[in-house]
Amino acid sequence: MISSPIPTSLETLAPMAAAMENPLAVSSNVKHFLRHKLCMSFAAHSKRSGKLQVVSVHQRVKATSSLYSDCDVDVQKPWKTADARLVLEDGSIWKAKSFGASGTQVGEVVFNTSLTGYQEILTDPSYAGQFVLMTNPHIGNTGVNPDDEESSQCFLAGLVIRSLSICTSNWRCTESLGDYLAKRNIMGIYDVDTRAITRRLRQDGSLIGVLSTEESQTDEELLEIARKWKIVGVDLISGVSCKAPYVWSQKTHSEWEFHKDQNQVDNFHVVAYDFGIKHNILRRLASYGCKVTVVPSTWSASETLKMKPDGVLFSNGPGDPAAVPYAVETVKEIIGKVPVFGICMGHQLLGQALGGKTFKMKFGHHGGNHPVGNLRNGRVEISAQNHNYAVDPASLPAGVEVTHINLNDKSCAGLACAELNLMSLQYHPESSPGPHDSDPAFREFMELMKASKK
Ligand SMILES: NC(=O)CC[C@H](N)C(=O)O
Repeated sequence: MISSPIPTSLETLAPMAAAMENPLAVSSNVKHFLRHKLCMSFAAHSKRSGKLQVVSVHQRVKATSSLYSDCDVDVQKPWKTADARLVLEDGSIWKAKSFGASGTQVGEVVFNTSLTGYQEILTDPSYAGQFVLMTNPHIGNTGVNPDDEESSQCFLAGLVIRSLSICTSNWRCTESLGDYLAKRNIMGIYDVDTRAITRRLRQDGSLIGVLSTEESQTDEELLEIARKWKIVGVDLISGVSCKAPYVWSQKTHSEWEFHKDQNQVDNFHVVAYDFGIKHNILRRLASYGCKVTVVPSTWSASETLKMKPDGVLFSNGPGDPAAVPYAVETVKEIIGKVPVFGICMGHQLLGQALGGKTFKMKFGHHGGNHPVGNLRNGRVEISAQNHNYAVDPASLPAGVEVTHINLNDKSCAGLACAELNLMSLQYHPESSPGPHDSDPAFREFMELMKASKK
């Protein structure tokens, strides 16, 4: 049996597999390999010919069902024809095949450039009111599993993809993507030209769309729904926030932990405002040793301060930051009294609380490959992002420092104000999905809390 190191490429796996007497012996290793979602091909030792073969998992999955007894093979019916329409507000109509739930749904269409992590994207509450179009053409191959959920629900309007994997091939998989979406009443479409839609969104900006499987609705009716629907100026965080406070204690699983100085943990109490918080923010705080109390978006500043936290985190969340003045008021009442950390929506609310303004971007940033310049140390972080709004740095008062910029468009990606013990990032240091380059931001928050305790 192969134990360590985990093979990271086909080249390293192939000789190992060749040395195998029994092809089944490779299974746990291959499973581990697939768990990291790195590669969809592997080398296998053919029982029949005795030769090493390099085959795709998709071909392999049926032939070696014993290796993949936990896989769900979902064969696409080749005779399925387009049964759904995506009607965009610009009048374009995109025929597609449906999966997941059926019906009619309206939302804003945004494109996401992440190569992996569709389950974390589906459960990111910040996508409430939006259709996520994945630019990676092949989706569904790793299915879904109970551990990759970023919230307890899918809040997005729907999923738009080019090609739906005909089967799942990951040992962690417990359900196919289609079944998962159907159970959560979320619509999906595939066999649609996602590149053409992405080019349109890049050129014209985010567009409202209506997705429908209902033949009774005419194209004109769907277009009218799209043109009447608004996302700007709407409070979406009240629909995704928790209803009552709760304590969070789960850390990042030891197998996945990448913060190595575990003995350096501090025992700070952090109150985290849930504007649509992703579980991995909470896991990262717990991994750094924090005791975390999560509170609803409407939780008053005075109640928070009574809890005597060492720090307050303002979370990510969906929609227009200018549509939630009550949250900005809460932020205003807290800053300066305890160290604070704002992430994404939390960063935008901090920007407003400091006197700045937010604006809607043309098509936003959604993906796991956005370069950010850390202006304090000169480093570039490849980051996970998901936002349509940004803080206008020119609107900020003196004393507020822009600490990070998005290197694609130079937009503001981070703020700090030393006098107020405040830091914020427009992107996602918790990633999930995405690279971990920005995780040290949590360490910085610990330092901020430590310094203010002295
Ligand atoms: N991920 C987030 O917090 C999103 C922030 C904000 N709702 C935006 O779209 O810009």
